[in-house]
Amino acid sequence: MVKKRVHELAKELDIESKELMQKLGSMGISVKSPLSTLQDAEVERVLAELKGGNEKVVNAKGVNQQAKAPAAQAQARTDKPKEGKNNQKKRHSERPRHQQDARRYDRGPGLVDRVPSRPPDRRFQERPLKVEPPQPQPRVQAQQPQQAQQPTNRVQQPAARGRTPAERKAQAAPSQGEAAGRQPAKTKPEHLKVPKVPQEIKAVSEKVRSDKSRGEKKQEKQHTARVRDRKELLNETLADRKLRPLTSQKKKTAPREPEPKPVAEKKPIVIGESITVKELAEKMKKSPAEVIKKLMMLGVLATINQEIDADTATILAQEFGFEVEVKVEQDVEALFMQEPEDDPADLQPRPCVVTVMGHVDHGKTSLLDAIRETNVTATEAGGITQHIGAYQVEHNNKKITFLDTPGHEAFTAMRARGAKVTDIAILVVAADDGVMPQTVEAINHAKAAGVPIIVAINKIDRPDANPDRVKQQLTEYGLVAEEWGGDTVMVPVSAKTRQGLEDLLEMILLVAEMQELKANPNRPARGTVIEAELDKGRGPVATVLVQNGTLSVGDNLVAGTTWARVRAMMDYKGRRVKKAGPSTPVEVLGFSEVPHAGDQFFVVPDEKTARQIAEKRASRKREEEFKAAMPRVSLDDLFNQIKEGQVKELRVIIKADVQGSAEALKQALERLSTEEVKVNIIHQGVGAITETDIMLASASNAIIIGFNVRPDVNARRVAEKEKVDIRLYRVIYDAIEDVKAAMSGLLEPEYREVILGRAEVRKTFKISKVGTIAGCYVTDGKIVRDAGVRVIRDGVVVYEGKLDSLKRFKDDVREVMQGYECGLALEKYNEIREGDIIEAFTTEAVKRELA
Ligand SMILES: Nc1nc2c(ncn2[C@@H]2O[C@H](COP(=O)(O)OP(=O)(O)OP(=O)(O)O)[C@@H](O)[C@H]2O)c(=O)[nH]1
Repeated sequence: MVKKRVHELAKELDIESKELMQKLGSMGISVKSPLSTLQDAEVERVLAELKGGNEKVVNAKGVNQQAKAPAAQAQARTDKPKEGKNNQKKRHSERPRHQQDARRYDRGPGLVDRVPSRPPDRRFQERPLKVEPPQPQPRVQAQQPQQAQQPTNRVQQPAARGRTPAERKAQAAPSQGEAAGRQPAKTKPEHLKVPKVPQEIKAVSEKVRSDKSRGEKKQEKQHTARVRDRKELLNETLADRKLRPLTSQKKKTAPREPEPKPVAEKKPIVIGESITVKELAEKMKKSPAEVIKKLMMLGVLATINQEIDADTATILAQEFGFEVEVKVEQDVEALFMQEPEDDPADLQPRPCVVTVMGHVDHGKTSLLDAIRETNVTATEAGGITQHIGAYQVEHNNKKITFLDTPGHEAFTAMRARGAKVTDIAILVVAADDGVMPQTVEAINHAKAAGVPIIVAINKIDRPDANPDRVKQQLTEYGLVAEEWGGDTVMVPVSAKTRQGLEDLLEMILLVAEMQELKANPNRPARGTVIEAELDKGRGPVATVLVQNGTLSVGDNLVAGTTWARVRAMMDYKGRRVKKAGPSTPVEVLGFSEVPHAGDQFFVVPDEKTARQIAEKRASRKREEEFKAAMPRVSLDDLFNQIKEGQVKELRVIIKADVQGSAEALKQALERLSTEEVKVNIIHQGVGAITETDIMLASASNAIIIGFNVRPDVNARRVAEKEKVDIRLYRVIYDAIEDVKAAMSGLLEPEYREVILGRAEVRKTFKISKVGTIAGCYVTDGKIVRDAGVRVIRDGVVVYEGKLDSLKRFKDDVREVMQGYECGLALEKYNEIREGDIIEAFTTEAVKRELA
């Protein structure tokens, strides 16, 4: 026999987990929760004891009310109201202390954290539509008459509860009709595997439907169990805090209290996976304050705009006497966006995708041209690469896909959109010209993307070619040739004489082989738009790279805010193709609009879905753009805005390292109020500037003044997006002067601080005579040797100054890019600690603007 969990066994026996747990308790088998497992012997014991008893319970429930029910179950039920609060309490306290503690700590340390986070897979699950309302009377009394009237099997009840009236009707109909109606549902899941698109979507909906009917009962039970669990937990918390327990528990123990209004009279509240406190209050026609108060009594601290999850909302609504229906809107976009995991058995080797990068005129196009044995350079306007071309070549019976980029823009743009298309970067360096600025840029991009680099030292046919000098120069950027003891493959080539091309292709295949590149051709395609344009004759045309799956003519796809029904596909030679497998670049016709280079695409089952997702994305984008275009108050422009009457009040949020400074700043700023403009401090606080501060500033069109504190990474990102003006100061006087100057139109910022990057201190080493060395990891941007740096600890600036040294391994370096480790020491500061953030910054001149 397989080990069973309590709730599984309860389900088998068609009794509630709680009942079974009580039974187990009476049998001397201790279980913690419905999720606890039972040993085989224990299961057998329970079955032996309960099988007979269970039948009686079922009888007692409906079929034969008269039947005597001396079985333990019935006894347990009748015992329940007597048990009362004290006994329940006792049960809790009887539980070994460490178990109680463990349970508590499992749920997290803080009050809010006690609300267990939702399991990740719940996102796409159908949720039960209704939750059993709290019984106004003790259970036994409430259930018996109901059961007497409704002798149906209990198993059907939850399912029926969660359905629409139409469905309920359908269920009530004779089984013949039902069987006829369900037939296709039974055959559908097999189609899930069929790649044919329209059937796929049917399969998805069928699956949802069948999952629903199968899972409804289970899910409802789970939800109810979760809610019950949550209540128990909260009560434990409340007991700890000597607060009043939940009313539903109280109801059980104090039946004489006036009964709450019958729940059924109120319309159930329909909520999603989560709901804000405010929305929930509105739905219940209660004031937010009442709701927040009740939440606090439940041990959850939440603000008016905070989201609470469906379980918490259910308990809360029950407290107010409401039923809750949880309806999860299926997010179609998210459903298709998620990359399905491939079974390793389905994976097949795919060609590697190579990007050719390098300085202008170092011969990228010529090299590709030579490799392809065609002549693209001649057709390019002015001999300069006009767009990304994507080509495939075959060498030793293996394909290689080449992307030809204009400079590095496409690479950067694609990376900014999160697309990773390249497996190997070929860095073209002209042997007669050496390493140039765009060469360095290309190295940095490739490194940041974690793509292996193969250097093609081109133009070696030139008399002034000096490959060794190129190798020498490249060592400065961490690229050391294999023959010099490094691990970078460097191949001398000439696009003109075709010398070394075979070697280059050989090396590409070798490096690719090490990466074991694989994909699953037997699934709907996804990939990236490499380039796109509006062709006068053909409409929007995009070159896409299929990265996984197979793209077929007739497929419907979404790319960014556009969609397409693939009308026709051309390969790199302009030949029409019907299918394109992994690592294949194809030109696609049939887009609704011109997509952007770097947009990722994925195939969806039908045109309607494609259009829906694209339109939803487009409207979201429009909203964001609209928000960004709204005039934002900023100190730079304050005077003009005051003059134009746009600003009558300067709203300020103050964040400081200590309360005293915040208070001092507040008072000083408020004193600056004039007749035309009032300075209003809408919020002040201590600690780092957070996303919440930015959102508050954004919503109330305020500026943020930070004194000795910094915005955290999220806050910085959101501030940029929301265009919130953040001013950071280390001297209170400067802050006041700036605001004063801005109000009188005299503020003319000459310098603006630019953050170059941030690194996290992972380890510190104390070295005598040198001081403390911090082993860091650059988390974003770069750390530059000559830049200013500040040390931020818990959002507070604890040091500002210069770097004393910056090293990679043992070498002094000028800068260290994101994703790399480095060692650094600070000038006259040795108190650096693990976990500190090092921020590198520079100040740059800003053009004065005359008002
Ligand atoms: N002698 C010699 N000339 C070369 C070689 N490769 C390229 N060239 C010349 O260098 C010039 C620039 O070559 P392109 O291939 O256009 O260089 P690119 O890097 O693609 O330039 P952009 O498209 O502007 O970024 C052309 O005049 C080529 O004829 C080579 O191996 N030997």
